[in-house]
Amino acid sequence: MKQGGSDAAKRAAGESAAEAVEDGMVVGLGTGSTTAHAIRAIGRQVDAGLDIVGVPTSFQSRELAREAGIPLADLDEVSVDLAIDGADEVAGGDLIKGGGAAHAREKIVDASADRLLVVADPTKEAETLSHPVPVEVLSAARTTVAESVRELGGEPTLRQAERKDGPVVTDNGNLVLDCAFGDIDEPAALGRDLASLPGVVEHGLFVGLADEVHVGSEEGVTVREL
Ligand SMILES: O=C(CO)[C@H](O)[C@H](O)COP(=O)(O)O
Repeated sequence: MKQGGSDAAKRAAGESAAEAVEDGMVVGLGTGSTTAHAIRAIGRQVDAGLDIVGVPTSFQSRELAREAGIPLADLDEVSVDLAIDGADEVAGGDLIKGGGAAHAREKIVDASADRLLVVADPTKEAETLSHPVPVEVLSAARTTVAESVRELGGEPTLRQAERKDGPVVTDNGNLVLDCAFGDIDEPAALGRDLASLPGVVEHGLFVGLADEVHVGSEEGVTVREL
């Protein structure tokens, strides 16, 4: 399901966003292979004396941040100055996230941040959002939500685990429906419709949250301010 840009491109984007981290900041740490480069770069800055606190968005980002030596806090203890996060698709400033099934906690942290920097490689850029939208659901709601998604014009697929029999189970103990809608012309309206369904924990449409997009390539980084 994940699209793959080169690791060099992801690294360029992640390291570019990490340069925005300043002494004293509380930094939201997103999830995924591109953000992992930002977390490692922030870890190197911490080694060199930078005084920051990280707020992880998943089991994966917590483990990576620990390995990188970044002091951590929970969101109920701090307020986030800057968040750095990846995306599965970026159109203008709107995103589809959740390829790593971490979008519920990512959205809480990213939405609370004063600034959200998105890190991506060129394969993630699109004119119009059309990637399947990950929808985290309570297990008991998976068939009713799937039916409602069909009524909204989408085609839901229960995400299957790769090295476990059965479905992906999120860090929150829930399931994920990947919902294909084709071109999404009105992401805010679709997001509201999905959020209103009983049993939906969170969907992967991040509309109007990003402040900057750092797109890495093997030649360098383009930073787009929104
Ligand atoms: O939303 C996410 C996890 O839920 C990730 O940020 C998104 O899937 C991008 O990951 P990667 O940088 O590995 O392509």
